[in-house]
Amino acid sequence: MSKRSHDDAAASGDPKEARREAKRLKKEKKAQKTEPSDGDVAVPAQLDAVVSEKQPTSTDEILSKDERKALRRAQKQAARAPEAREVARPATGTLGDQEAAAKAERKAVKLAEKSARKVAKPSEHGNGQTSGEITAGDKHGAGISGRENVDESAYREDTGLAALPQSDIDTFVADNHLAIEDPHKQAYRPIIDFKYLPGDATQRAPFANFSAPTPIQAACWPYLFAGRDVIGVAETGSGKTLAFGLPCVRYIASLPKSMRSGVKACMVSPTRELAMQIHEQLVKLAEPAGVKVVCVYGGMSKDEQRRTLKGAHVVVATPGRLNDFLQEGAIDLSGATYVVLDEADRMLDKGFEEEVRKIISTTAPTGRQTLMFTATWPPSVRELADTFMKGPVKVMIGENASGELRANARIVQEVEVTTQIEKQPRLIQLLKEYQSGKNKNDRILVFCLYKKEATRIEEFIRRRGFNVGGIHGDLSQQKRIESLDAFKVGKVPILMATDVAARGLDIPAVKLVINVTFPLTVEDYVHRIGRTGRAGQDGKAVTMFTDAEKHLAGGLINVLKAANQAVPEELMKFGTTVKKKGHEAYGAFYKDTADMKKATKITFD
Ligand SMILES: Nc1ncnc2c1ncn2[C@@H]1O[C@H](COP(=O)(O)OP(=O)(O)OP(=O)(O)O)[C@@H](O)[C@H]1O
Repeated sequence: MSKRSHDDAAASGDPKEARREAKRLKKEKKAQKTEPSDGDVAVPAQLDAVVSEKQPTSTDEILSKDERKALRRAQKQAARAPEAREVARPATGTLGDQEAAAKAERKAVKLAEKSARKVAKPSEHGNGQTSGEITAGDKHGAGISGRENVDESAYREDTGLAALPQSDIDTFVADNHLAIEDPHKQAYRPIIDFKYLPGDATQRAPFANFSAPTPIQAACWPYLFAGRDVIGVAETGSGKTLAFGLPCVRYIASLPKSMRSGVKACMVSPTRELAMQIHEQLVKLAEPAGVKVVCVYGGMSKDEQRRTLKGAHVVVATPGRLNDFLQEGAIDLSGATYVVLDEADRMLDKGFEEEVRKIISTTAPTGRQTLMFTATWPPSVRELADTFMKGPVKVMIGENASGELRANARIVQEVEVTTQIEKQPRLIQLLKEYQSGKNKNDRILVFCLYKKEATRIEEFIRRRGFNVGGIHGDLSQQKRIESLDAFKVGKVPILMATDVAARGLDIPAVKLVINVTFPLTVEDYVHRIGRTGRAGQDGKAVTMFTDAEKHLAGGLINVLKAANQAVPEELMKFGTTVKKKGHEAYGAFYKDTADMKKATKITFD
């Protein structure tokens, strides 16, 4: 009997192998009925037809009409309750009885913090300028005009920044397509150079390798220093972590020692690896300032994490593990006045909303500064977001004031309309093409939709002689970390991933992203391809698209058009209407494919 694998059989066209393959698929299909996707969401049985490698020549042969209908229904359901959700969700108590006792304490802390902020005025600058007391007032134009209601006790614009000609600010605003919506019309000037940051030059050491703040950093920092709630939307890889991280560390460092004890800030992320990455970035800023940042996430020992919580000022966490610790009383967030939801649209979708509610209900009820950062901000979560925030300032970067779904314009996007059967041979072709000659060790990230599919394709790639690792929910956390580390340092240049790696991960020099199976939403597509082309680099993404995803074609076409990318004729044939998308509580949204404005590349110094 041939030892050749089913994967090879699928691609070979041998009828005997095909029969064996069909048998295997049946078995796998049965197993997948019970397989949760990378979260806790069970995968509808019909979905695995999408990822199987049968012998049909067209998608119509893969599924009957009824099955196709069921598949679409299942995909819609899955899209509404996507990913996950790493951990079981225990009920978490709110402050309850402790509330009254904690209230008085919090009030005292708030008062002290307020006065501490007053004292923490911007001081001497490296360039010899002193921080100013100038109100920018009516000097500001181009989207940052009409300033009213400025509370200078919290943040004072640097004198150098305030003295810049308005044309410099206008140019920055126009070049970066910066749009700020502020109900309080504070109209702060963006901090376009690190030298305009409050604080002395030594505090700028972590930015020594950067020439200037990115647009999202420049625009958000003044409002964050001023204590405002902020929604920050900017393309993938544009430095959002430091945009929310720096003011957090500065705020805590500004508190007098006596007021510093306890958790002052909490940052929540949808995946474990992203939580670890935020933690890593923050530690670099926080350690020199004497601020302790810890990270808690599922899949690793609770005991060890519990120990690290002692003396923590900032907790970076995934929602399930954080709620576990809240429930058992291992952590107290009642003094946390700085709360960040990273990848905010994911945190607010159905899979996480309850977890997030519980967490926020345990943070400081008054004086809380709530931040939401993301690269994709669908209308379906906007109203819900507002329920957690007070008069948030909305900062949008990239000719995108309405918050349309946008991909990073530096990524070349290629979409190939194909069939299930053609995917694997094409994948091998692509890997050979992009890892030849001097590019032999170029990093390539390959995405699938499901864990079983990822395992199978990883094996397939390995048998073809490629050095590949994997990251998905079927692997232990230790193995996930090892695979990611090996990929990051280039020891293993191909990483096979599911959507646990789609958001936020900042892996240096990923040259190519290949989507073997399209994700459940176009937002996820934007995040997946955003693993390349980071921090001003160029990147490339090749996406295989089949009839099974045709309901997402309209949304994908919009993203391609908005980034000036070619739209294949075969994709247009699936239709250009963007399907309704809605939140259970906040209703549905509908959008026709319109002639959207073209994106312009954002310059990244
Ligand atoms: N001012 C800056 N200049 C140059 N590079 C920067 C600057 N700030 C941050 N970076 C770098 O840019 C990269 C991307 O940053 P980050 O991971 O915060 O992006 P992001 O916007 O959160 O992306 P995503 O939407 O994918 O989560 C990181 O390697 C970071 O060190």
